[in-house]
Amino acid sequence: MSNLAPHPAPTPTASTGAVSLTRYLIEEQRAGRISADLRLLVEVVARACKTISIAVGKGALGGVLGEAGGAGKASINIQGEAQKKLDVIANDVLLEANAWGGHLAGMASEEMDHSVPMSDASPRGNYLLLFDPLDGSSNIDVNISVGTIFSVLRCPDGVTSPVDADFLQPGTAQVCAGYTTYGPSTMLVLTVGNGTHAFTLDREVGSFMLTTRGMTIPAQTREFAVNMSNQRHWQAPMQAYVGDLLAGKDGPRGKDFNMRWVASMVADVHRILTRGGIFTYPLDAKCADKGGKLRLMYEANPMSLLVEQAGGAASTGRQRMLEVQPVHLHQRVPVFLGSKHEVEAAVAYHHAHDAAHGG
Ligand SMILES: O=P(O)(O)OC[C@H]1O[C@](O)(COP(=O)(O)O)[C@@H](O)[C@@H]1O
Ligand SMILES: [Mg+2]
Ligand SMILES: [Mg+2]
Repeated sequence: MSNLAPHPAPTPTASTGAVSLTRYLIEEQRAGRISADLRLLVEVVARACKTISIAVGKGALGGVLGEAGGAGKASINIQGEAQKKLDVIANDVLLEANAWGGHLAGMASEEMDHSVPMSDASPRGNYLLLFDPLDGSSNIDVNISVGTIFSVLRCPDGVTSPVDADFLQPGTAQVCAGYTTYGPSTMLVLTVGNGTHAFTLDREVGSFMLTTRGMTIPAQTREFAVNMSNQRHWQAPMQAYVGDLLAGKDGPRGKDFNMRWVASMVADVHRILTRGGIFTYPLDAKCADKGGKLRLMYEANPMSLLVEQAGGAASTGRQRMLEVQPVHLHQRVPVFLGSKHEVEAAVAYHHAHDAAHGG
């Protein structure tokens, strides 16, 4: 799949009654929309996410809270961020679960310096898996929803032992993307390019069950998500955009806006997929040298595909997110995604600013 058409109406299947993730994937395979290897890959990732969900759910009882590292020494990842124990546990669970299935050629993680090819000892598949093993790490210790985000690409033809450069494909090349959110319930939200669908984990049975087929984001919204404490660091177009949102019905937008910020991207995006809104993490003076806060390959691209497949839009403020050509595995980008008309409004502020300043 490439150059994905945004928001195809999900193709109906013959399903009746309760549909498990396994049944959904088999139906997609029978319809010729996914390969057997991609089905296996999603099943394996879902199984790993169940394991992570159990670890997250144990909390303090499982000894999984707090910082990684020992003897008072923080463990710092490639992002320059202190790792939590659960960042490391979730990363290991995903690596181990996917090590031997034969569906992958390589993996890359937000928590690892470089990608890893599959070992010579195991059979190799044609897919590349990228993940943010634990998203929203700052919320782990305070019992607020966290999640896992993943993205699947094809391994370039003829490559048997992929290196970092083989992962540098634009978001349009993703064949699958998803996230799990470990909240009051554990949910898996998935797209294989045929709409965005939500599955809820039935904890007693141990299966993800389809609970929303064809999630659809309303085009209009009155709700935005941003870390307002960064306001003074924002650039001019973001200042102007949020200034007008805050002016409410007396301002140029002519309506009042509500604000929500969980500070777990999975939870904020899940709310937007459920009831609409716009999620923004713009460029600011604190992260300008890095290009933004959020990671293109592990966060922005998979979320953008899920959002587009649900009828929303996703942009850097100046370019469709899925068309950004990555130049670095850990590249960061500004992010605007969610309700289509609201994302277009935010982008218009950037274009107007650039036009007025000869950009
Ligand atoms: O703490 P801030 O600056 O508001 O940033 C919150 C953002 O950072 C993140 O936690 C980054 O993800 P990680 O926890 O995977 O590093 C996003 O989930 C969230 O949207
Ligand atoms: Mg993250
Ligand atoms: Mg993370």
